[in-house]
Amino acid sequence: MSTRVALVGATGKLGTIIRAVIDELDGFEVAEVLTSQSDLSSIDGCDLVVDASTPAVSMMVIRAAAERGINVLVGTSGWSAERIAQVRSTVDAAGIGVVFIPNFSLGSVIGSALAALAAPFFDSIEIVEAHQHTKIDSPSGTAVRTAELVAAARDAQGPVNAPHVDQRARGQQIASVPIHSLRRPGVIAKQDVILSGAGESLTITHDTVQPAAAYAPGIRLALPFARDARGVVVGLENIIDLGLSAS
Ligand SMILES: NC(=O)C1=CN([C@@H]2O[C@H](COP(=O)(O)OP(=O)(O)OC[C@H]3O[C@@H](n4cnc5c(N)ncnc54)[C@H](OP(=O)(O)O)[C@@H]3O)[C@@H](O)[C@H]2O)C=CC1
Ligand SMILES: O=C(O)C1=N[C@H](C(=O)O)C[C@H](O)C1
Repeated sequence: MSTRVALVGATGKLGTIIRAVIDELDGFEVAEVLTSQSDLSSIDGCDLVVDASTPAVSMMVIRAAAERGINVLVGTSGWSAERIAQVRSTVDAAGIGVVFIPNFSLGSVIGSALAALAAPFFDSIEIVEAHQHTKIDSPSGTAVRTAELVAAARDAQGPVNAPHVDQRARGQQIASVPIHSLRRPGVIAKQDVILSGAGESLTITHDTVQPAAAYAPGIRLALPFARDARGVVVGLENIIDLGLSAS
């Protein structure tokens, strides 16, 4: 029997890509499409909710799914560890699974994992992310997740060395890592993690060139995983084996 998906944000850029992937995927069908004009109660009777909406809407989507005992795959950004902590008890009490994927691109996830691998060896670490000017949130969900992974990997070393962060131009600190967000036409999604140490620096760059091609493999892996998940799971690195301890 086919898994009936309610796709929230189906008319958006990410929603359109997810819909195309589901249309080609055996065992899944888009049963409900939700947009800004929809009532969230139309997820009733679906087996999985996929959220590709906005950070403001995403929390309501999870709560609506939890009330109905439906698992959720969240592609929407804005889910820092602190915000995820706010829904953890709701998810556990409902006995459902909610899988947050800050970035469906395999290259992006590998880039973040490499940054975490290198993090203990460099005391200065900063992230520069660029997205198209239409993106409504900053910093990007990917940058937030990368900063959190970097900080976790530096548990023994402590916070990064980020001087003068009281000055606004020094970026927004997430888990001690300064993040600088550019919003401009002509870019899709790009992230540089710049690690600096004595006499050297290492830059880990990920560039999304064709979103549909970049996100489709991760979406294909995440759908069955999210359908069967229990509890909260964050990141594609929990679905693919990177051979690194970055999760
Ligand atoms: N995890 C990943 O790999 C990726 C994540 N993203 C994230 O996905 C999210 C969406 O990005 P993107 O597709 O570019 O954004 P878009 O602005 O293109 O799409 C937003 C979608 O959300 C819908 N929406 C808005 N308000 C509501 C509401 N109240 N209820 C239901 N649906 C609503 C819109 O519907 P309407 O058409 O009616 O306005 C539209 O379908 C962002 O948070 C972005 O950062 C993006 C790309 C990749
Ligand atoms: O809005 C986007 O476009 C993207 N959003 C996600 C994020 O905030 O990290 C993922 C990707 O960077 C594209």
